[in-house]
Amino acid sequence: MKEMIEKAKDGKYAIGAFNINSFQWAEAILEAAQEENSPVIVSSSDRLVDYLGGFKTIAAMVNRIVEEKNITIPVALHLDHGMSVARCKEAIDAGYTSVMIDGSHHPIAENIAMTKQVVDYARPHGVSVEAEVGTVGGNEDGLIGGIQYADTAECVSIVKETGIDALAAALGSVHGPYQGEPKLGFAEMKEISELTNIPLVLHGGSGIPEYQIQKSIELGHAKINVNTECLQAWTKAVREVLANDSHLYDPRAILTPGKEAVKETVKAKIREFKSSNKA
Ligand SMILES: O=C(O)C[C@@H](O)[C@H](O)C(=O)COP(=O)(O)O
Ligand SMILES: [Zn+2]
Repeated sequence: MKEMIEKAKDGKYAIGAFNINSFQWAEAILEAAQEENSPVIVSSSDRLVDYLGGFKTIAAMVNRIVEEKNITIPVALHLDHGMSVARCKEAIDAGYTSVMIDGSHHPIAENIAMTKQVVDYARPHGVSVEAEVGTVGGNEDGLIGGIQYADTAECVSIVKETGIDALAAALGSVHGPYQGEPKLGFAEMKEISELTNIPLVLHGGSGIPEYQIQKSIELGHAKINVNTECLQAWTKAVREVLANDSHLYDPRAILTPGKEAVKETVKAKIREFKSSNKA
């Protein structure tokens, strides 16, 4: 992932990190990225890992889809919102190529210490590491909370002391739907980007107007996480199929329109993030 996002930062575009909610989602994300000829990050949220069958199952399945479907674009398999050092190590051992250690709910000294342990373990495996400072609004790791802006000095410390590859600095974004227009802290974003000089990660990437996405990319964001827009598209499509035929009971007929809706959403975000033809 490190290589992908460093190239994106230099080229002023961003790589989409799309969460998988079933294995069909992995197919939809990979097919969409291949058709757009874009690098992609397949994101596996820690809170869903057990539901999806565990780290090894997810890694094996994503790798098999890449092989079976002749996916040739660069693909990173990323642990999103890794809940502990142990969970990150498990993901690395299972073959994930990137992990996020989310120590943002801990005091900064503890966050730095956890992150450093993950970086030390990840380095020899060639795995990239993302950390978070501040609090993204909405639902984060199962906790519903308000936005807490990342502190610039804390951002600089975590980057210097741990050697992470990407930083999620919470600057007004929200997981899930926004109430009204998002208010991203662009002044803080500029400062943090200049002082840390590493690719920034935008969590809560759904529902942000395109001009704010472009400004975020301009100010150093090279990875943008999207889940809610794909969830909404999937649910709308599946709901429509079921509403149109109350006798339907074939999962393939019910779920394929959902997969197609996710694929179209991913393609649209890739175009918005300007990573088409960057593979
Ligand atoms: O929902 C998850 O577990 C993953 C998300 O937190 C992801 O990291 C993200 O930031 C996507 O935000 P959204 O598009 O607002 O769902
Ligand atoms: Zn997130």
